[in-house]
Amino acid sequence: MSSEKHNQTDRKIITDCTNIDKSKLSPMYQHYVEVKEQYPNALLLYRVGDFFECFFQDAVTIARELELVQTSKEGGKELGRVAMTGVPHHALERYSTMLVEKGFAVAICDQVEDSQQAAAEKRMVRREIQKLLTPGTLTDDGMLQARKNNFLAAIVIAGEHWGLAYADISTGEFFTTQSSELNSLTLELLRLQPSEVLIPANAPDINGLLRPGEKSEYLADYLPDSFCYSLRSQQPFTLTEASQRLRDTFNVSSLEGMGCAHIPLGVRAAGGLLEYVEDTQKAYQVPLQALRTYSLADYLVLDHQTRRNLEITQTIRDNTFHSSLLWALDRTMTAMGGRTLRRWVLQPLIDIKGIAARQSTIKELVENTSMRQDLRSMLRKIYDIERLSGRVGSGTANARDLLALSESLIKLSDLSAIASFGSSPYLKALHNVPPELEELGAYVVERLVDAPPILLKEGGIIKDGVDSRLDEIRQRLEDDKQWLTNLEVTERERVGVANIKVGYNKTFGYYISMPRSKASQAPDNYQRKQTLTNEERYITSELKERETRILTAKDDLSSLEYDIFAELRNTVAEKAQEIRTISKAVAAIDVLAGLAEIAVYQNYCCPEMVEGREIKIVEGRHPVVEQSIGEGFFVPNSAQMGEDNPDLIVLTGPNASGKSCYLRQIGLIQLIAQIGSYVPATEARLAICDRIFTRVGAVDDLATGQSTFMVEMNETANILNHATPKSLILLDEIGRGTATFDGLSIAWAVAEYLATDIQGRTIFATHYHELNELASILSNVANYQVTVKEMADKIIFLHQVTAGGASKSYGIEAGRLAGLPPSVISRARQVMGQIEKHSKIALGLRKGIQQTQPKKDKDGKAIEQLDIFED
Ligand SMILES: Nc1ncnc2c1ncn2[C@@H]1O[C@H](COP(=O)(O)OP(=O)(O)OP(=O)(O)O)[C@@H](O)[C@H]1O
Repeated sequence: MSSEKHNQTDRKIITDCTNIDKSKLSPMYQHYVEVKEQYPNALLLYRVGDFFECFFQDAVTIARELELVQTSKEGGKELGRVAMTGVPHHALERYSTMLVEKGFAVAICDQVEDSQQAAAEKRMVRREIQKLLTPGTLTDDGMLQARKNNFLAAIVIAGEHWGLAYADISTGEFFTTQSSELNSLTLELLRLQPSEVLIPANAPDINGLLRPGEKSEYLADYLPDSFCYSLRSQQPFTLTEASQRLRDTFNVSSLEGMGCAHIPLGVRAAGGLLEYVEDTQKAYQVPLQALRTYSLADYLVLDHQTRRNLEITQTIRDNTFHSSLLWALDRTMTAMGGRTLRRWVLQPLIDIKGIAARQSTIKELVENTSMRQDLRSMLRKIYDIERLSGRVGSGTANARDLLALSESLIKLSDLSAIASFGSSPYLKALHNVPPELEELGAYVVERLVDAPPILLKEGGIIKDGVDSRLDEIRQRLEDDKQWLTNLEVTERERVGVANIKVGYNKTFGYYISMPRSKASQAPDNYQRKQTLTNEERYITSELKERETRILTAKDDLSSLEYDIFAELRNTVAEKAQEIRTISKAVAAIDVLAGLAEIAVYQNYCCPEMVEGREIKIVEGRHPVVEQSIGEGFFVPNSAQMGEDNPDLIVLTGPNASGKSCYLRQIGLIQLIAQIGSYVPATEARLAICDRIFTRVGAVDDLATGQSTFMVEMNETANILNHATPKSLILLDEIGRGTATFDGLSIAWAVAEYLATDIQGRTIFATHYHELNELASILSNVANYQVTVKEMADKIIFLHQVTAGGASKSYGIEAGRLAGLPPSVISRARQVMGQIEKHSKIALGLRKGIQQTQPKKDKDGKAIEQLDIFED
């Protein structure tokens, strides 16, 4: 091996471009490094020919993250080779989605001019950043989940006060709020599950994107570490700049109309968010909808534990959508409806009027079967016009998108015609679909071919007869193709060789071919171009002339088609806001028609919603379990709480008898009643709840290093500190994570506190039968049990909730069924006998009151305190 060669293979591959001498780099790499300097925190994908390539450290990163092969390229004569990893341009969306899902920001630097033109002028093709993809700013269909919003959030914190703005760039929704108590900010973020959260910071690594779990001193403890955070400069978050940006963007002179003039922190967050959208979307500005201000107090508060414990959007066991509440309720036909229902279940209402509007629409759709079915079959044909209009508005929609949107616009008037028979609020909202939307849809559908290609620059998009220039070029092309077909015939005759053919390949373009054996017969105007084993290929000047004409015509055709398409897209884009407004009404009616469908097929009833504290459920069922175990198997159970009925129910029963199921069923019935839905019961009267709390069997929170018991105590403390008389509190075991006596004592004290100090509606499921004693002391406490039937050799679960406390827990029996060795079982029985005989707790001894200030129950009567220890 020569020494020069040896040196070359030995040279190190350059991966660091931060301190590189740019003058030594070849021009393309110089430009790459310049762009990279502007986006140091993003992975830079740089268009080179048919590929998007990454160089230096980014090449190493994407090779590792995407499991691609990393190679190298010569970076400059004196420098050597730089690391390189590339992806084909047509796979850009797939690969960049994977990177964004992993929490990276991706900057796309694409060619912005025809590379042939640059080549002709002997200069480098111009490239510019076309888009900065971050988890919260995605708009491409392939990168988003159809039935889930992709929220970008921004927060501004001042002491205990905070402002939050969030937007889904793909649908244009844009909201802001302001509140105090940092705990409620955490709850709101957990509800939204934003893909990215913007934080103004004085950080040196401004614009850095912190991936989930990454630590930074700028991230406060109360910010959940499961999200991506972007640290941003504080400037756009200042009140002056943010207000100005909002006024300019929405073309208003004051923020009064958007309802946010009085919430400066909300305004600052919204302004900072807008600036980020401008900064990331570059060439593809997405119009957001007008900012809407909301208040946390407008909705039922569900904390993170409760959403998890009630399995609202996913199950606890394996985090699946299947078997969640949303799964059981979602009969929507459109992706927009799916997203809306998700929002509703995560944000139930507390306003009776709002609930009544939804209920009355469901009622009408339950009663009018044909209207419901017609609406649903029409909805099935409507695409995601909310997101499609966004892509049309930002100029990123392709012909298929535009066609889907236009076809849906035509269907809107049919939908409106069906809804016009209805009189309830949500049906009325569909009465007046602007007729010009249908006309616009028809206008586009008449012009686009039925099945257009995805690529926009290769023609085949616009129908014949739409544009005379287009028709004329197509005719010319047709004539030229005919000429080629004729050429075969005329040349066969002229040359006297029967199997002369006209062919085409990418290297030579059109050619005439004939067998080699007949080569001597080739006329003088044939110029030999290629010799194959059995074939000679020729060109003629006449053929080349035609070829030039054909290729030019094809180019003209493609660019004219693109221009016509872009014009159509712009025309529709002008109506993007109107389409988005109507899409909201469509989504809501989709949700309500789906809920009506469930109400009919699952026999739900319309709950009467009242003020006060009453919960009355007759023959209620668990909406998910009843669908999972099959029709007729679920045992319905009733409940009456609040007002003249007990506030706190102590629920006992053996393992697996159905305590948790009953408890959750009541929480879920209350929750779905507050989204305006019918509920799984034969009759229900429910007062509006302000919060639902749940505490369900703890699991170790290994991530935060907290023990089972500490998690349990934290959650319990949160409930006791925040519950009100209008809250619904569901406790599934408290105190099991510690020693029996400690556990029982805590459970007792908690139950007593809830019944007397808070007087919220509580169901307390427990294996501590001693708690049944409370009912004999406090007038607002009652005992319920889930019954079982004891047979000679087994227990039959009746799943029936009846008055009274359970007398036995059958825990040892459960152990026997689970296969504990017989000797262990019999020993356990022996020990239990001893404990029951001697323990004062087990005997439930009651003693006198030992408290200086006696507690009062809700009727103002002093409460006798239980002393479980004998003097
Ligand atoms: N009302 C019901 N009708 C029919 N099946 C039911 C009913 N309630 C519960 N079940 C079934 O019984 C199973 C056990 O119920 P659940 O988990 O509520 O028991 P549990 O009393 O809370 O048990 P543990 O004390 O061990 O936590 C459920 O998975 C469900 O399939």
